[in-house]
Amino acid sequence: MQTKLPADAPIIGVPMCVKHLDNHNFHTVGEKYLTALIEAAGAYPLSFPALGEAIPPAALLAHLDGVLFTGSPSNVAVHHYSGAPDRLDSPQDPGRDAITLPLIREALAQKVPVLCICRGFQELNVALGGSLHTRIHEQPGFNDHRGRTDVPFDEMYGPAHEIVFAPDSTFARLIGKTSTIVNSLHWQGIDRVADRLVVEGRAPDGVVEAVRVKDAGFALGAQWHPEFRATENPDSLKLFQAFGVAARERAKLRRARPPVAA
Ligand SMILES: N[C@@H](CCC(=O)NCCCC(=O)O)C(=O)O
Repeated sequence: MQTKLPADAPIIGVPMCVKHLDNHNFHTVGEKYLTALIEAAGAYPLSFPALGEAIPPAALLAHLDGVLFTGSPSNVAVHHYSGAPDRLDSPQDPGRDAITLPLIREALAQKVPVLCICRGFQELNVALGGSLHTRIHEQPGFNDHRGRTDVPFDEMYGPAHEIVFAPDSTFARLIGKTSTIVNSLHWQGIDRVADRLVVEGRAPDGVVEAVRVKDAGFALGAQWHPEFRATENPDSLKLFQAFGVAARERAKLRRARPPVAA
């Protein structure tokens, strides 16, 4: 990777996920999120472990200029919202749920810039009181939005369907058009939209794909994966560049006001 950021580039937090390997818990994060922040947003990623309540949101946010809530194969536990039971083999990550859901609420309260992708998009809706479909492809009228596992990685994250954005949406303003073609790798999706969310884009079958948080500064959610080769996709690049601009603004304010010891 060639990008060399200035020392005062903003710092964007990235939650990790728990993987169980050889009887140990490992905390991991997908590399494409990290490289998208550096190369497209012009920010340093700072990953933090999925250790739930052990890391209070306010303590974490005192050191961050934004948070990127990433995708993950695991699902938000249904007990966090009133929804139909999830499939028995649904991958779960309670440590991630325990840190991201309150962190989203605190970040929005402090107007810390957030970009929420795939699982992060679903966490945003649940954190604000919405609910999820656990298996979209089994819902009448919805297409299958799951990623294919029998194709090469680049094809897995390749173009899957169109999204149409509302003409007055933030997404349309940022990318300069009202539609784009995106990838799709999700079983789950928004059912009841949280009151604080504005639906800004939908897939052709009506699945909610893009949301904005009302009155919250830069606070966007994408059900697709703009981090995948972000610098090679003009629409993804514009989204991450806007995220970086918002984080730089916060960095100026944060550095002018060092955190007060609790
Ligand atoms: N588990 C949820 C969210 C799916 C998701 O985030 N997929 C991407 C996982 C790998 C990556 O980070 O690219 C669902 O199935 O809806």
